[in-house]
Amino acid sequence: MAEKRTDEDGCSEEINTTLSNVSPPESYSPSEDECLERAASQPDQDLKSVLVTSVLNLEELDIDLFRGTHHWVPRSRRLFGGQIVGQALVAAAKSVNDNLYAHSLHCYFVRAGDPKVPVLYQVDRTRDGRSFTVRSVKAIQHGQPILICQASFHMSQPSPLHHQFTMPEVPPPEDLLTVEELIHLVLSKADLAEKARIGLNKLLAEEVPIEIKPINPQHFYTLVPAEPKKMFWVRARGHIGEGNMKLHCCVAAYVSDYAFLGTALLPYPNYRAQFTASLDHAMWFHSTFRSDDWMLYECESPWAGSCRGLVQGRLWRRDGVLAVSCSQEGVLRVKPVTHSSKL
Ligand SMILES: CCC(=O)SCCNC(=O)CCNC(=O)[C@H](O)C(C)(C)COP(=O)(O)OP(=O)(O)OC[C@H]1O[C@@H](n2cnc3c(N)ncnc32)[C@H](O)[C@@H]1OP(=O)(O)O
Repeated sequence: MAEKRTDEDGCSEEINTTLSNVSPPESYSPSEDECLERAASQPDQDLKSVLVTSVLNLEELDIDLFRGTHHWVPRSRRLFGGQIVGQALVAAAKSVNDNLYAHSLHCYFVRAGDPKVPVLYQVDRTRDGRSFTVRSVKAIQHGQPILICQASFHMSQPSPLHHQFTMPEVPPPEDLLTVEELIHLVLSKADLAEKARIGLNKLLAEEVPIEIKPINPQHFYTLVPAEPKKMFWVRARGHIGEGNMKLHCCVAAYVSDYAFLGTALLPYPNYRAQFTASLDHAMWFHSTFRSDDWMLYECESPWAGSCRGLVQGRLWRRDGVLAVSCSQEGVLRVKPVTHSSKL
């Protein structure tokens, strides 16, 4: 099951630490009544996304200077990287003409974000060209940068060149359970250890503004080393609506950092993350998309070593169009799982 490591890192990674010795539920197919009950308990998808009303709604303090506040803070008590990248892209986009769209960004997380104070975003108008426009954004807390970000915007242009990989074949989101539904299934087991019950209830109480449906929830229950690859459907909770492509890119920036780095830990279930944090994050936006509609996040880690891991991801639209590519390197400090540290 996805997607938050519950120990010190708090960087929204796997929750398999919590579930690592919980046996998976029996194979499950919901009855019609359960489906109706489940639909009734879903948060109203028509409500405006908190990502739009709050997280990405920056306050303008001066020309090219903005202030952002926090919504969900991971258990590590350091700010969620996706939030900082998303807010930095909002700040950059504010000084860019409406006919230009974000096509890429490159960021370094240079200090941990402090959840106790807001973040200031200072934009430098690096260059305005005929087709491309570049902005450099510094996210600042306590007078020091926590993130440096370069974002580039492009005027959409016709081109005879076009190719993309083919989207993997996976079950549609309607046939899969959300992370919360999977947790409820585990919680319904009478023989669940108390510590696991507490950990899972804490996870349920978190207000992550993203919905996730893992393609293969079984592999989150097991201690068997797995290939460093995973896929899940993901979307912003709540309604955003069509039209504002710049905003959808900022939401995608938020979403893309969630549960991404944990892909590099999949081959090592016998190690527990002591400290993980993203070091850098890069994105390329290829097509229009709706970040409040299900997108398939295909994640893989081609390399780990020297206490670091590289992850690469693709966000696919449901109709098979490749919408976004992402890359990230993170620090991965782990220690072996001992029997006593298991649930
Ligand atoms: C989903 C992913 C996310 O959202 S993560 C959130 C976004 N990313 C971040 O917040 C990362 C921000 N960047 C940083 O915090 C720094 O650049 C990091 C990555 C920590 C740089 O590391 P470093 O240069 O080692 O920093 P530092 O000297 O301040 O130490 C931080 C803590 O790490 C420890 N550390 C350091 N080196 C080692 C080592 N070789 N082996 C073991 N531990 C090491 C330091 O002691 C320090 O620990 P502590 O904070 O004092 O407990």
